[in-house]
Amino acid sequence: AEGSRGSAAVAQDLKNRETQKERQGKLDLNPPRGTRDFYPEDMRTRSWLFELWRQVARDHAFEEYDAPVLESEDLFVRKAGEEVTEQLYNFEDKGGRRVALRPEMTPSLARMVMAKRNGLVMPVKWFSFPQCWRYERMTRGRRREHYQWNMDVWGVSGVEAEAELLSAITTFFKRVGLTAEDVGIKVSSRGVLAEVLAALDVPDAKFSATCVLVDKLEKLPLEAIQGDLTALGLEESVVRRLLDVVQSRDFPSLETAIGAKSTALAQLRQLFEYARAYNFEEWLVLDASVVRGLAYYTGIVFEAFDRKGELRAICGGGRYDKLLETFGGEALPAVGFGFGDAVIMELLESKGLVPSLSLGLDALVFAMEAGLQGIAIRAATSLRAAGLTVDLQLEARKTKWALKHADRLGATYVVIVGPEEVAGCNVRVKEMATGQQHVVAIANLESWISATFTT
Ligand SMILES: Nc1ccc(Br)nc1
Repeated sequence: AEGSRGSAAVAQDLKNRETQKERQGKLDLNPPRGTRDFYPEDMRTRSWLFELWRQVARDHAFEEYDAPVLESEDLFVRKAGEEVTEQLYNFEDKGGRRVALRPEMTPSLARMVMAKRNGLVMPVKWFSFPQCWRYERMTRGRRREHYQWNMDVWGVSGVEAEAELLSAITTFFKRVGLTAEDVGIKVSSRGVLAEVLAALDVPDAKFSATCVLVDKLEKLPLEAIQGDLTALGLEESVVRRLLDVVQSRDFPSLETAIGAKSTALAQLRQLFEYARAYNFEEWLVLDASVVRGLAYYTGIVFEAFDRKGELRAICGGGRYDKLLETFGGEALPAVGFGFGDAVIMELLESKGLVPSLSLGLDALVFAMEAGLQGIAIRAATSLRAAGLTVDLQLEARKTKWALKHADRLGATYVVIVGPEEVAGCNVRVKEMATGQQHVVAIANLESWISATFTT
């Protein structure tokens, strides 16, 4: 049913709003707070990054999917005190529905898997580049949106799935020119915390919120969290034990902390063994302090970091075997990661690893006089039919300007449609790299092109 206010009332609201003109004010030309415009030169860099991500996903035989940026708020309501839900970009729409701009993609993915579950061939290996949102009080002036490469595997309960995802992450890092000296990937397992909490008879129901608090303890002083820990009913002895266990930074100390029979320990050992087979073990760092801040992780968790320690986490992920149950569905094992577009670009720029990206143009075609535009169109169309990228100037140009512009755009060739050339049924083609010029019969342009143009 329509929401609390009829559409007529809503339309009247808009009529009552002052237009910019009535306000006599200038339109604010900035994008909304915390968001970014991507002008063509920014878009070239973003497309370069996404294309690298897409190639890696394809090399690992993952399939691309997408979902609406707008979801029911229900998808993200969780009670574990996560930052991601406390900063939900949520509102009521004109139909009175509670909706939200997605803060992450995994719940949408879970909804899609649950909706088609019996029709899906397992394992599901899917990827996406969702723009994700948060409503952060601008006190910290942080962004409110980012694009986040997501890769997930559904239907595999073994750490083979985590290993494959870490292969994708390290493959990307290697492809973009980063080494294991630049970046490490901290790996741990929430199974370690689960075993510790079970041994101390802490109820399962407290597991997620405890993990979120332990994650916060890595970033904030104990006093800042003490209230939450007490509210959760975690005794001091339990907190001390957890803080002790998360100090482990190698297998011997972790084994001492949780015992040789630990299942979580065995899974971590298996993962490091697979890492050797994939040749990415040098990137991994066992670090029990890695918990990650999402409530639904249940097993292995990991996050990539810059070894200089100057930036926030580059990417992160983990196993979330119980997410479908929280949506009222049958359990289905799952693991995935999110890889934001901002921190990685900061790191790549700091290392000079972002290439300068020109338009990549094969030819610029221009008429010297308006009356010759038809010939210029024919020439451009022939070039395009031969598969070339062509900038056809839509107004008559002076040759000097056209050559300067061709240089600016990085065009390989310039096709000059001038009165003298056309009088002889020709056009002039200039090779920008060598300055060499060719007079080519318009009738032969297409065959000359395929013989000459090597793109
Ligand atoms: N979840 C989330 C959304 C948007 C940004 Br920016 N960072 C994190």
